[in-house]
Amino acid sequence: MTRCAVFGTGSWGTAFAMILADAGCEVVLWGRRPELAEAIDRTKTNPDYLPDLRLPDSVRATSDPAEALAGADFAVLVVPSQTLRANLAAWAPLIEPQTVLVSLMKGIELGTVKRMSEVIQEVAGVGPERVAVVSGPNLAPEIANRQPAASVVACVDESVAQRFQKACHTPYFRPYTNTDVVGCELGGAVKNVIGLAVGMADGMGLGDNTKATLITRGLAETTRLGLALGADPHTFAGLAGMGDLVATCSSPLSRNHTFGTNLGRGMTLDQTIAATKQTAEGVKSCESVLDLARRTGVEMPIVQAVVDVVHGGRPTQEVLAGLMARSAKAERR
Ligand SMILES: NC(=O)c1ccc[n+]([C@@H]2O[C@H](COP(=O)([O-])OP(=O)(O)OC[C@H]3O[C@@H](n4cnc5c(N)ncnc54)[C@H](O)[C@@H]3O)[C@@H](O)[C@H]2O)c1
Ligand SMILES: O=P(O)(O)OC[C@H](O)CO
Repeated sequence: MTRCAVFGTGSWGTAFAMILADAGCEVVLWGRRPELAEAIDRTKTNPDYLPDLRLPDSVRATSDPAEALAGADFAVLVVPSQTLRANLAAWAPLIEPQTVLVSLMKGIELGTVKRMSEVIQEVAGVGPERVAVVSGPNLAPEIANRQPAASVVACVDESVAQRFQKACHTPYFRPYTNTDVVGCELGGAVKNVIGLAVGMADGMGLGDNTKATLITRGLAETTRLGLALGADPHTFAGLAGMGDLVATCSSPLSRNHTFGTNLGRGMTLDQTIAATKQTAEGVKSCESVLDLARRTGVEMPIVQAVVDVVHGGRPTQEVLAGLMARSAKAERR
């Protein structure tokens, strides 16, 4: 039987543990708080993140990383992106040679501007053929209800992606494989930033033309960055690109979208942070994505606008007016 360790008992880690168990895997969830891990192990529910979900009996939970990793075919990493490096440094010595590391995270590391798969390779000392990523339109509360959804499993070694595809394929969760790790990770990280921008437009009371414009031009920015970094442009028309962008930018379940909506309604940054109980990756990754774009020589005006609001304290109205005042240009340049 395929054995999976899932590191992170937040909403996506918990929902993904359910997927893996439904697909027939033996699953051990690792949580950093012993009392929560013990409660999940005993009650098969996660009261803090998805209280209505009853996990399959085959899901166990522990706060001991060695116990989670023993004999694991896959170690699924799903902690907030900016905490990955420090967490993985502690787990790395416990990872066995057969274990493939799978990132479910959608962020870019601040300072290094590395994608999560790059951080994993560096910290765990493994090659790219032992690292896969999963990215797509996967809002955890919908998945926890076993609503149909699809996603992408990407690895430079397609046979590894196929092995994990099989490990997480269920009647309600349909994973596709891809070898474009760069494109899939950029799609996931940048859509959070565009989700913030669309949320702001929603909060300002703006309509569908404005939101469609932000989504489409947001995808154009993402594709531009991806091309400069060696991604396949087709990836951005797929589930990890447009698919995830549409889900995030249209759903009130998206934490990034909701964060933007609160700012657009006029809440201050501090009020918005206080109202946000879960991880809205775009709040930090907007800065690292902009940093990556600058280092790559790529223009990302919507990402810049989000940084100006979230970290520069500029009013949303003023920043939107600035975007509209940019000089006229051809659509495809
Ligand atoms: N929730 C979703 O719908 C969803 C879907 C796809 C991808 N993701 C991605 O998955 C990643 C995790 O998101 P989530 O939704 O599970 O977040 P969450 O906010 O629901 O949970 C975060 C988890 O990380 C833990 N955590 C916080 N700080 C930590 C630290 N310093 N060290 C270790 N653990 C820490 C929390 O206790 C919690 O268990 C993000 O990159 C997110 O973009 C989320
Ligand atoms: O809630 P968000 O904004 O982190 O989005 C969750 C998923 O990434 C949607 O695919």
